[in-house]
Amino acid sequence: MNLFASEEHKTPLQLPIKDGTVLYIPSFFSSEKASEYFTRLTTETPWQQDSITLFGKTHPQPRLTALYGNNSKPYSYSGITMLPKQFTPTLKEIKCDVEKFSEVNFTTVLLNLYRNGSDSNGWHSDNEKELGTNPVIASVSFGAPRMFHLKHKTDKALKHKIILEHGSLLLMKGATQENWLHQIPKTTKRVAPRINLTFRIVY
Ligand SMILES: O=C(O)CCC(=O)C(=O)O
Ligand SMILES: [Fe+2]
Repeated sequence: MNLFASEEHKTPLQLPIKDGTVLYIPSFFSSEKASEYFTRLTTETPWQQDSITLFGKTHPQPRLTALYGNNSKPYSYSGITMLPKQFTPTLKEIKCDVEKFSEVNFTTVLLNLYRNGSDSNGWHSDNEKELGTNPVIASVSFGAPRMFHLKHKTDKALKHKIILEHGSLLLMKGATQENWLHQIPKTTKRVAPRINLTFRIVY
C-alpha cells in the first residue's frame, strides 16, 4: 500500500439524518495545508459586507463574503445579488480536491469570513432556484472551529449539531436543502476568525 497516496483518512462520517444526506470529513485537508489556505484566503480575498433585506428591514450581514465562479451568472439570496469574480489559483486548487472527492464539478464558490463570535449565518436552506433541485453543496472550513446546527423544517423534534473543524469538508446532498435548515450561531466564547467556502452549481 502506498501510504502517501492513501485516501484512508478521508473516510466520511454520515450524520444520522432522515430526508437528506450530510457527510462530514474532519481532516479533508491536513492542518498545515488548511493553515496555508486560511492565510492565503484572508489576504487575497476582497471581503465585502453586504446588506440583506429580511421582512422588509435592511441590515448589514453579520459576516463578510465574496463570490467566485467560472460563469458570469448572478447569484441571489436574501435580497442580495452577487456577481462572481474569476476563480483565483488558490480557489482552483481547493476546488479541484473537493471535486475529485465529491465527484461533482462546481461552477461557483461563496466565501464567508466570520471575524469573531458575533459573526453568524442565520437559519436558512440553500434552495435558491438557480441551484436546481437536490443541489450538492460542498462546504470547506478553515480557521477557528464553529458550531453548525441543522433542524428539520416540519418535524420540529429533529435537530443535529456538529463542530466544523479546521480543514474539514461537509457535503450536503439529496433532499437536505428541501427538508432541513442550517445555521452558524453566534457564540459568546472568544473565537478567532473562520473562513468557510461553499461550492455550488449555479445554473
Ligand atoms: O459557514 C458555514 O459553515 C455555512 C455557510 C452557509 O451555510 C452558506 O453560505 O450558505
Ligand atoms: Fe447555507
